[in-house]
Amino acid sequence: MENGIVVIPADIREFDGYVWHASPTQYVNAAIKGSHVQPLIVPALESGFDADRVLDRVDGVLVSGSRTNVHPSLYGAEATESHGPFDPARDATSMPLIIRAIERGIPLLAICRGIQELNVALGGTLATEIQDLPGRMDHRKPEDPDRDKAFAIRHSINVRKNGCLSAILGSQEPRVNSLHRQAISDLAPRLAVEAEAEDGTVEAVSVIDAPGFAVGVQWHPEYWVGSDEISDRIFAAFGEAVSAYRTSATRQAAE
Ligand SMILES: N[C@@H](CCC(=O)NCCCC(=O)O)C(=O)O
Repeated sequence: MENGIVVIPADIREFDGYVWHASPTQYVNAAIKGSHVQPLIVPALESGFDADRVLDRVDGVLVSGSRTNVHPSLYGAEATESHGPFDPARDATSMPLIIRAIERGIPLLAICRGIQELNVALGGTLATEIQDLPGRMDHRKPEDPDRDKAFAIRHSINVRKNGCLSAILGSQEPRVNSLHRQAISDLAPRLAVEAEAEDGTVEAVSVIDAPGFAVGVQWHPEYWVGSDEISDRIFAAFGEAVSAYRTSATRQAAE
């Protein structure tokens, strides 16, 4: 775990009669196995979260997927039942982490809910229930209790030539899994589309003017780290960026 410390914003979950700050194991394990970093889960605080104090002490940010959705008020839409469920504490923690990490050049990898948060944080909007939109595929999680089947690789994506994702993936022709019912609608002005599904769903983005690695993917590479080349390459690239940031003058000055 020589590459540094990566913060993962928690989700709020209720079980065993308590409210928990929790993060799914698959992100923690992928960070360790695929990026060779030390993960650090930070609590989701609805108010009083100081992103800069956390970022002063870490070398990267990994924003995980989650069943909850970004609250529509954050991108100027009216909340309906189909927009839920929500996790306002997660929004209030991940959004400032994303914005400040980009501004400070701290490496950022945002997955599924994470790419949606990245788009909203930079001024974009989301579409909900995309499977009901004309011409769109069903990107929702397969109803299968077998997790390998739910996270199975399902569809191809078209990667933008000469983009940062194509530099990471090389000549691979990616196929990815899919477990979401929302997606990017209006792309934030500072984002470049790095990959799209056949139906036009944005599958990967990068931050155009970011001083460091800042990538979002709509699928779940973390699930297959260790057994899928595409997933391995994404987490390895993130780990390398975290390592480079850790030894940079910018990071040293933040101490
Ligand atoms: N809520 C958003 C984001 C989807 C996401 O992050 N999914 C991961 C959860 C996987 C699971 O259900 O086990 C959306 O649906 O678009």
